[in-house]
Amino acid sequence: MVPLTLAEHGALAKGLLPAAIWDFFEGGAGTEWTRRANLDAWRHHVLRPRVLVDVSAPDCGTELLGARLTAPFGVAPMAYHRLAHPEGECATARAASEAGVLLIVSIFASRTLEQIAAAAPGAPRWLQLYWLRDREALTMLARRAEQADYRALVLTVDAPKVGRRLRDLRNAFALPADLTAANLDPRLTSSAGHSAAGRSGIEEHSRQQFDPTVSWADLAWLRARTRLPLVLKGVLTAEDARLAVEHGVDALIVSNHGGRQLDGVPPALAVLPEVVDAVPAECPVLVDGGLRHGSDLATALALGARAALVGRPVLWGLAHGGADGARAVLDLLREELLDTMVLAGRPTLAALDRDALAPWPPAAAAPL
Ligand SMILES: Cc1cc2nc3c(=O)[nH]c(=O)nc-3n(C[C@H](O)[C@H](O)[C@H](O)COP(=O)(O)O)c2cc1C
Ligand SMILES: O=C(O)C(=O)c1ccccc1
Repeated sequence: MVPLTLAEHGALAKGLLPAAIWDFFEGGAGTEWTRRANLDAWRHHVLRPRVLVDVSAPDCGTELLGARLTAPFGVAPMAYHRLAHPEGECATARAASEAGVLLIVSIFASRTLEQIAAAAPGAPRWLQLYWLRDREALTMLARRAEQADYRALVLTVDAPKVGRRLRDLRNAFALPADLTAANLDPRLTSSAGHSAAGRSGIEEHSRQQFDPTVSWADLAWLRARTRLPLVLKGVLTAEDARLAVEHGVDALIVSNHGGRQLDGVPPALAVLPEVVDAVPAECPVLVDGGLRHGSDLATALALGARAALVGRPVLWGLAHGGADGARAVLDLLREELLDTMVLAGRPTLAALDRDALAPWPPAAAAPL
């Protein structure tokens, strides 16, 4: 079966992956209300198509922090791609490069920053960091990222600790013995191979490493150690968006971490407009969570996102088809976006503005 939708890529992956790995990829925190709300959020908007517009040459190419992209999206940072495929992040890097989209590499990547860079020379990629207790390790990662031609650092700020993911606790999820975080001291994550019943290896190894004391004042410390632009991931309020801009952050990612951190927060799409309105136009705002079709991407752009990120579907493609599978997922999203732009009579990104959307269901008419 050739998958025609992202959901079909998911079905292929589910049939192949061990259940505990599928659950680690798919799962959210707590009741998974937020994870489900992410998937549902897109259905609260409908497109307002325009007709009799020349749509013969739709164009979704864009530029983001100086990098040219064939479409306004990228791969969200996700830990341990080798859980999906032996080539891990190297395969994902090839896929993103061939598709012409951004790759954000997780600090918990299972291939080294240098291997990933060598797999796709010249392609746009950013490195995502968590604030580790070991600041020497953070400094080294920032330096290696610069040397290996990563173009920005993304600090994820919604994870002072890992959320309570019941699927992983029930499965006593642990990394396979041959898999560690390739860019950190291997002793830190190899202990994750021995999780006890009712505990999660991921939760345990990250609890030892994450520094929950980090606050706004610390951003200057990181800034002083790199010349790369700094992006914050995991902002969900206008207040924090304004603070980020005041602290010199170069871009924001509105995200609830795919529903994997605080259960009960709104889908990122629902708070995207308040964040966009809170920051100056020069500060790009990205969004992620539950994007499963090119028309979802159109919705995110119309609500003011400069680009969006896609997470789990890339792991689905990787799991069933390696680099080719991940590439198929990314190409499908771009094709669906272009299709949406053509059929909606909005063949440029500029035409995907707030007039392109209406709320659904429509606001009730005022009583007579
Ligand atoms: C398996 C998995 C691992 C993840 N690892 C990280 C990570 O290391 N760093 C991070 O900032 N976000 C991480 N995330 C969150 C993603 O970057 C992203 O916010 C989320 O998956 C987007 O939602 P989607 O999967 O519904 O597209 C992870 C998500 C998944 C599914
Ligand atoms: O960030 C995550 O969602 C995640 O799964 C993770 C993986 C490794 C360490 C910490 C968090």
